[in-house]
Amino acid sequence: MTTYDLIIKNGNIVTAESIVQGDIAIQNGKIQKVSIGQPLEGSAGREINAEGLHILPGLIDTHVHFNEPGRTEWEGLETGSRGLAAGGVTTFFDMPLNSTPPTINKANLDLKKACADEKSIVNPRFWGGLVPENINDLKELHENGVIGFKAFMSPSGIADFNHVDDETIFKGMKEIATLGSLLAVHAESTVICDQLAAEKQAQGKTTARDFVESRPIISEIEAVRRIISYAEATGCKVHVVHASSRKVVEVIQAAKDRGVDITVETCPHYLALTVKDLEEKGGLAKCCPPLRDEDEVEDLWVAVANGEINVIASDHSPAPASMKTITDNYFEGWGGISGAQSTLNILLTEGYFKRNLPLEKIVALTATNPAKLFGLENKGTIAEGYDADLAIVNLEESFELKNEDLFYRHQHSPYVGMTFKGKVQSTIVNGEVVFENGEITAKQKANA
Ligand SMILES: NC(=O)NC(NC(N)=O)C(=O)[O-]
Ligand SMILES: [Zn+2]
Ligand SMILES: [Zn+2]
Repeated sequence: MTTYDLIIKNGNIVTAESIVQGDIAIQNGKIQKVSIGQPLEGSAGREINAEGLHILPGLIDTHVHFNEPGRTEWEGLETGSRGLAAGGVTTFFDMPLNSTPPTINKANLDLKKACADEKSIVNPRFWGGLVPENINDLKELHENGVIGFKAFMSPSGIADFNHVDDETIFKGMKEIATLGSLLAVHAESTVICDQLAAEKQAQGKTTARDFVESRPIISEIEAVRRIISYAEATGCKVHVVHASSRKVVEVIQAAKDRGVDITVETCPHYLALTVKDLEEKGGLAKCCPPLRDEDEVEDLWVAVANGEINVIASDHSPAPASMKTITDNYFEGWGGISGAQSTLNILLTEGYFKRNLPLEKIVALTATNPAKLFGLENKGTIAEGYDADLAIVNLEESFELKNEDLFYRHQHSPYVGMTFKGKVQSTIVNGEVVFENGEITAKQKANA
């Protein structure tokens, strides 16, 4: 009789194509066998009875800022990756900024890799940065395995990660196209945002609504239109991160329709929170681009349902509470949402339960599409030969998110207090159960 490391029995196996009941056998970190319609034969060191539960490919969060090395007082690879594990996420792509030094050359990438090797309990991958100073470093970064390159079209809020001027974007895109890599962009217009913010502040207008109005949807659209033109001129593949509105997505869709190689991400906060939350929760709900109004949220769900969005990622960009406190000036305080642990909860509660978004689509947006788009072989679905990266979910269980449930360095999030339906019961990374019944069960990592 065949023996395996782990067998998961009778779960509802969800892929981007279907939901079927079956058994999964795992050996040496890989899915060795998926048995549908007949019980899997063999025994295992451990068996999980998943009757009544759903098994999803572990989420691939393509957009987090874990801030290590150098800014671990904001977050870190240990605490950040624990939060991911608790949320059913098995792979993350760390952004090149907010860590110090930023990931803009090979030496800095090596530092980050070493930290992740030591501390992360889920699979790490890294974005490289594109900044005005590092065009000559892109090739080496690419050769050392970065997912692609990330640039800011408006100031990043971080002194050692400059935003790109138009010449840099153009030159960078030419080089990235030659390398066969891709460029991810934070697309907001510096001119529009800076001018409007200056006007507002000069008039003493500093409310949440003023802040939101200083970064309007048209500012995203302007930057997106520009990057599309540059993509057409250079042939560089582009990925627009954190689109906050379907109006932005529509501009990208039109480019896709005429053959431009472009994709788009949105984030759970644009699907679950509004300007009202920013007014009520203050800095915890501050991000750039900012939260929008209710009608925009509903429209963005339509874009999700229609397949106009390629990827949903958290843009987890945490900071200590002291940096998130806003008393009356919303232009002050860190822009970035702490939320990576809750992505699946939000998509299940607000998408599947509230708006009939099929589970298969949730899997496509959070695992299958990211794996395909960014070239992760053997990840993103549940099939024989694939990596055993899985999230086991109880769709019947509801819970209210509490601060103490969060594994982040700073136990705060705009999602605290929300009631979610659908709870992650266990998370499996490369065949190892790293999270189970509310506890981290991964083998101890250094400093853990
Ligand atoms: N420096 C940041 O982490 N910025 C992030 N901040 C947000 N989204 O508010 C981002 O992705 O732009
Ligand atoms: Zn951004
Ligand atoms: Zn970000």
